[in-house]
Amino acid sequence: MPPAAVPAEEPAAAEEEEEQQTKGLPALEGLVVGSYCHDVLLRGGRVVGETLGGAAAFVSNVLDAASPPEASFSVVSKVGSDFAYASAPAPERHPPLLCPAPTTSFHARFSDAVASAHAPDRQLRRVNACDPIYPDDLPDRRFAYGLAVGVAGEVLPETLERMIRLCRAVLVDAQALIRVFDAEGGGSGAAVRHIALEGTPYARLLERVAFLKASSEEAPYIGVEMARRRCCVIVTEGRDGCRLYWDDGEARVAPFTAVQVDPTGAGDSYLAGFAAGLLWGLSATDAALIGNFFGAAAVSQIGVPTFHPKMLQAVKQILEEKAIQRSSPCINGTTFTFQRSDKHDELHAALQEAARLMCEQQQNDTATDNCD
Ligand SMILES: Nc1ncnc2c1ncn2[C@@H]1O[C@H](COP(=O)(O)OP(=O)(O)OP(=O)(O)O)[C@@H](O)[C@H]1O
Ligand SMILES: O[C@H]1[C@H](O)[C@@H](O)[C@H](O)[C@@H](O)[C@H]1O
Repeated sequence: MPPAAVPAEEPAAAEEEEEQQTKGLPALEGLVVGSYCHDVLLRGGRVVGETLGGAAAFVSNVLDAASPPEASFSVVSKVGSDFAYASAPAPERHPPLLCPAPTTSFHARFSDAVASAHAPDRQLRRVNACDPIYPDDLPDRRFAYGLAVGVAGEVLPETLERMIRLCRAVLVDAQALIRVFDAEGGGSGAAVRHIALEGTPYARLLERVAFLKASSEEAPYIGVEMARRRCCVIVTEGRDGCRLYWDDGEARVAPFTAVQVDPTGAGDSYLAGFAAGLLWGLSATDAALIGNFFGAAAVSQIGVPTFHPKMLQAVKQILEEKAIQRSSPCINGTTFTFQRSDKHDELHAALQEAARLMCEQQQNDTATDNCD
């Protein structure tokens, strides 16, 4: 099993961290890097939704909801002056940097054909691209963990490298590394395509990354067999849940039931749920249950989901009861536990109840909306 990344510290970083702790600052601070964006959802040529997007928005939403009380995080995100969602909860709590370039925006064209877990369910085009996030945009301090969650190539290789130096453990979404954009005329934006990770400048950083998450559509481009020798690889499989691969083991983690209305942000919400699970002290395979839970929650609503307080209370209570040695949270140590614990099935069953609560609430909300 690979040890978690033990990044080379920036000069004076250890002293700085110690100083922060003695000042009483949170010991479990995270760094989320990736831009908010505008998402336009189209079906049959018609606009069916316009929402806040960007992995950072979905990730912040889940981390705010599900992290343990002693954890906090900072977001480094860029938008233009046209940004339409400054007062939405995630950007309001974690404001982006303002740039001269327009806000990154995507058009997602959904097909009516039933998507399999491994085939694209939408054609994505990038219509505008904001500025990249440069190493100097990152705060000059140490973090317990980092999430590299770009959507349009904004997390540059040198920025990821600096994240690795600043953060004890870095979790990366493959979409931040392998997306390329084929410019085409006609004003309809650039088609989003994937390239092989091995040919990119990010490849050499993999062995200093703790977890790399890819969707099953992205997995062929990262080369799971090669990547798992360098870090723990997670492949999400839509309604089928996910699989984890580390160098000498693998695990399948069961999904939760959801009524899917919009798949956007499932992968982002999964990754944030997974990180929150690690923060609560769960093993990677157990934390993947929290990932699956929030992935299912994301697909149940259009855009960045709102979580019902009762559902969140239930999830937090479950985590308080089942998770584990919070005095030494895995994400803050230098090694991770990968295997499922003997509480895995119990945790799944308890979360299944909370998922049922979520489905019921969604049905009630729909019924109320229909009566209005
Ligand atoms: N229909 C569904 N029912 C239940 N859970 C789902 C469903 N779709 C997604 N999930 C959960 O969300 C996780 C991530 O979904 P998926 O594999 O579709 O990611 P993705 O393709 O990166 O998503 P996106 O690009 O839309 O953010 C899955 O591993 C699963 O746990
Ligand atoms: O808002 C979404 C979301 O963040 C997805 O993860 C990403 O694939 C899309 O590009 C973006 O538009």
